[in-house]
Amino acid sequence: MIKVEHLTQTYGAFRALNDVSFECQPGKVTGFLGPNGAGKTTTMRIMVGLATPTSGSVTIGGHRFADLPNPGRHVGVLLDASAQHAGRTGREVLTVSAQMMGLPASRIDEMLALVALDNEEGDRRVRNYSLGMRQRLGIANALLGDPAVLILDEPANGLDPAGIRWMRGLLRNHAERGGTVLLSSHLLNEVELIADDIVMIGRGEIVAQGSPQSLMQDTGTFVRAVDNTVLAAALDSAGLAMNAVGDGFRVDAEALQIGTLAASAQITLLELRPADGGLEDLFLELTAGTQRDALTEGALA
Ligand SMILES: Nc1ncnc2c1ncn2[C@@H]1O[C@H](COP(=O)(O)OP(=O)(O)OP(=O)(O)O)[C@@H](O)[C@H]1O
Repeated sequence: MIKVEHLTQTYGAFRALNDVSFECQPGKVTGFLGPNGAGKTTTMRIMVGLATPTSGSVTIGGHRFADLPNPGRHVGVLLDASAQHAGRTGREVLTVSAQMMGLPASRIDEMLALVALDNEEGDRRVRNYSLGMRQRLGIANALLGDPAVLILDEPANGLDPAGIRWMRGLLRNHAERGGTVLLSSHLLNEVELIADDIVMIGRGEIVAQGSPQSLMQDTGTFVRAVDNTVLAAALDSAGLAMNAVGDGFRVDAEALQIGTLAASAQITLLELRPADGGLEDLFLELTAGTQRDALTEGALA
């Protein structure tokens, strides 16, 4: 289990993390989501001892990362696949890690096979790897010591569709064997498919956490009328909060209440159903105040 408690990280006057707390449970894949610059990498770097927080703590299986005697046997880390030594071959990268962890050389071939890098590719220098091949090598490196806990920053970055599906199976399997997986990603559909739990961060603060089902159950009702202007006025005068979504509105109310209201105002509805915009809508809504693109949209128009 990974336990993050009250993490705060400041750089000068800038607060990159503000009282961040969450847990990643064994047997589950936890998706870590947030807009650019929200604090995901900062949190993950602190988890694995690459940065020291201003306050707060992280423990992995009850221990601080720095106190683990052979960390690679407990925690597999992939933070930046491009940070691997470019002059070494893939096989050499894994050999150095295996030696540090006291693992047999046979483990290297096993891992290369697992991530589908063939013999010739294993002997190629990392500087000549494609992005997806670097990512595969990074995943092999993270899995080398057969750790129970995986901490992966954008592991799908650069993988082709088959590679993404392969990785989904790999992480699912890891969790089903009792492992703990934390992965950050911008691929919301991918996270929706794989995550048992979701932690959302915006501008250094947790904005939501829970299972995808629990996060999405309160997303309200979608409604659309022949005349949306009249509908909006009726919803407004009834004091119901709404957001424009697609060609209708998402309303914080039960379908029965909205339907009754529309009937009494003689408004013809075209759609009335649970809002099911999925993770993307929820993400955009919860992180609305922290999205940088909302600021630039007007400039492009
Ligand atoms: N060493 C540093 N000094 C100053 N600011 C920093 C430092 N490291 C990170 N930051 C800032 O902290 C914020 C969080 O950055 P972080 O890399 O954690 O974001 P992220 O959620 O991983 O973003 P992305 O999705 O773009 O990868 C950013 O504003 C970043 O510029």
